[in-house]
Amino acid sequence: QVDASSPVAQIDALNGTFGKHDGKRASHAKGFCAQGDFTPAAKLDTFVKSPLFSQKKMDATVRFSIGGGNPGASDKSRSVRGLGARISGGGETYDLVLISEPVFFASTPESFVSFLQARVPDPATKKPDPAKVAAHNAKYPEAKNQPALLASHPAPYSYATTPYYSTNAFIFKAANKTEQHARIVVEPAAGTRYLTEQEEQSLPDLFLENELNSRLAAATAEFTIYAQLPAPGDSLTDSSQPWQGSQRVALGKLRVLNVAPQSTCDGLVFMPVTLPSGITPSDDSILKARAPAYAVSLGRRSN
Ligand code: HEM
Repeated sequence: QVDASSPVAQIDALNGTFGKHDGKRASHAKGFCAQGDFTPAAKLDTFVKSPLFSQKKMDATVRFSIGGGNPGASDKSRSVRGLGARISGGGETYDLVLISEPVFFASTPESFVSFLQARVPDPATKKPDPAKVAAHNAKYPEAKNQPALLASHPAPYSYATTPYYSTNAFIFKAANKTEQHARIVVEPAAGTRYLTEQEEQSLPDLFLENELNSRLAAATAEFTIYAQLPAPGDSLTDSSQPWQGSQRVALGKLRVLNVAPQSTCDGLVFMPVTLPSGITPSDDSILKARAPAYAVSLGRRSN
């Protein structure tokens, strides 16, 4: 029996399902780096106060990725897309580490490790054993939420045409010390666009980087970053559950200007708990597990 709360067990589970790939991240192994900037919304003090949000415009280092530890994953695969962004200013750093669906596939580290173990490819079929996946789903019913969303639409047409979500909640502190939980939601200015069925068949497995390069030759790719407030009853600690809350506070605009060399992001690890003053982690066991696991992944890929 593995202790699922240990970061090593979580990385072993990722490596066990996706294989170990030299120099690659244990999850979100396939991706590329970009540069941009972030402009905070005006007068945020009534929601969140920090030196970072008082800046005019700051540089942002961005990484776009495909969820999972397979560096050869197809850009057409119906898995999550990732957005990592590091914004620095006012002596502070804010890492946003987001996925393209509003819920995560596990509510606890135990469920995370079990989800992956149930998907270790069967040596005969090279695919997960459906019986093991069914057994996992019976024990952890929340595991069906994210796969159901992923199955309901094709993969994004572009990294610039999908929303991104923190799924974990954070606590935002206003100038008057009022605290509120919120999740991060990022909306693309270009609107949401998924592949058509025809594009799903005709496009090659590698197109997202070219697509973004061509897009950025003509214009910047823009996103608005929001804090989504919970409706009564929305879980503050379980990222596998969708939120009903419709109220949002705009935190600012993220612009992506150009694709950057791979090396820009190789030595970098986006940490979900690298936050400006005014934002603190919620009491979510998944959020608490992330930073130690990311550090183990960084250690393994830096060797
Ligand atoms: C227990 C829960 C989780 C574990 C163990 C985990 C594990 C990992 C690991 C090991 C990496 C690679 C780190 C590196 O080497 O730089 C990673 C990357 C990433 N994770 Fe997670 N993760 C978890 C939950 C989440 C959640 C809830 C989200 C977002 C909703 C998320 C989004 C991402 C993204 C976007 C990246 C890629 C960052 C980059 O481009 O460098 N993960 N995760």
